[in-house]
Amino acid sequence: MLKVDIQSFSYKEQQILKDISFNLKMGDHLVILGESGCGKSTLLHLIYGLLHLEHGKIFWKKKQLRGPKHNLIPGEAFVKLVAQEYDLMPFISVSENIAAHLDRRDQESDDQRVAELLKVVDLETFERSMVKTLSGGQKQRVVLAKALANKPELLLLDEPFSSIDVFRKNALRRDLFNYLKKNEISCITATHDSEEALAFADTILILKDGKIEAYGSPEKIFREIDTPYQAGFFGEVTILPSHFFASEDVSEENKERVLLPHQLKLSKTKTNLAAIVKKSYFRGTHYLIACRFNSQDLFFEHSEKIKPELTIYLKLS
Ligand SMILES: Nc1ncnc2c1ncn2[C@@H]1O[C@H](COP(=O)(O)OP(=O)(O)OP(=O)(O)O)[C@@H](O)[C@H]1O
Repeated sequence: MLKVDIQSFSYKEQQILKDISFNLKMGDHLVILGESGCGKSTLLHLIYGLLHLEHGKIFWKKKQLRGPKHNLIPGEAFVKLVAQEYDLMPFISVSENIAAHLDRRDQESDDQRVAELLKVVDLETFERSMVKTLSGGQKQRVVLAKALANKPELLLLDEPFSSIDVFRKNALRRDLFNYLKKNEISCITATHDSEEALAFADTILILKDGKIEAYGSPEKIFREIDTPYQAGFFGEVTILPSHFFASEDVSEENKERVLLPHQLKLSKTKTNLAAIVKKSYFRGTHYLIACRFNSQDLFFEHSEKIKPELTIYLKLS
């Protein structure tokens, strides 16, 4: 089990992380969701051992993970970090790149292992291609296979799917995260992709300015969204004073309601939320309707397009 307890971490004067504590069970997947620059990579680099942690401790099982001041070569053998930049040998084949990380005592089992990994990352047809000739997304998949070659116990993924096209991304994510679960490999993924977090995480940690903004299961995180920062990962955000919904079942304790488009709908009768339609955006399964209410923008989902400039009434879904 991974136990992270970071009191603070700074690069020189600038504090980047503060009070980050969490545990991760064997085989569980934690997704760190946060905007660019909030400290996701720094957190992964601390766990991996690329950075020295002065104030805090990180343990894997009973072993304390220490940074470069204690380890000549950063990183433990049982932890693998997949970062955005590729670290591959360009002039040998995909298979040879993956096999280079196996202990090479048994040719037959090595071949089987390479074949298994090629399947996980959907690169079977590129087995013999020289890495130099691959696209960015294909190289990223080789990097993933390489990281899995020696069955790490903990995998750290830093925006691993950013250069992989949408056709492959979904299948690859399913195959990879199934493989990790089946093999009880714990994983931490840093991303700003909320869809990835909701679908594949056991636990989500929302990081804001280096601090934990929310932590819990995907269902809990989504159900309990209560700040514009949290909501912003999941869609267009509407913020309204809660007295607008006073007659509906809303606690008056919160002065503002943070709403996602699916939480508002058209009302057939007049409500005190009268808005003017600006534009309808086609989203495949529905339209996202942008309206103007007083001087602010407001968004909701609807099954049909609505004429611009029409006055409509809204209520909670
Ligand atoms: N080596 C460094 N020295 C000084 N400051 C750094 C260093 N690396 C990162 N930073 C700063 O630390 C902050 C957090 O960076 P980090 O890369 O951890 O963010 P991130 O959430 O991973 O961002 P992104 O999603 O863009 O990769 C940023 O303000 C960044 O400029």
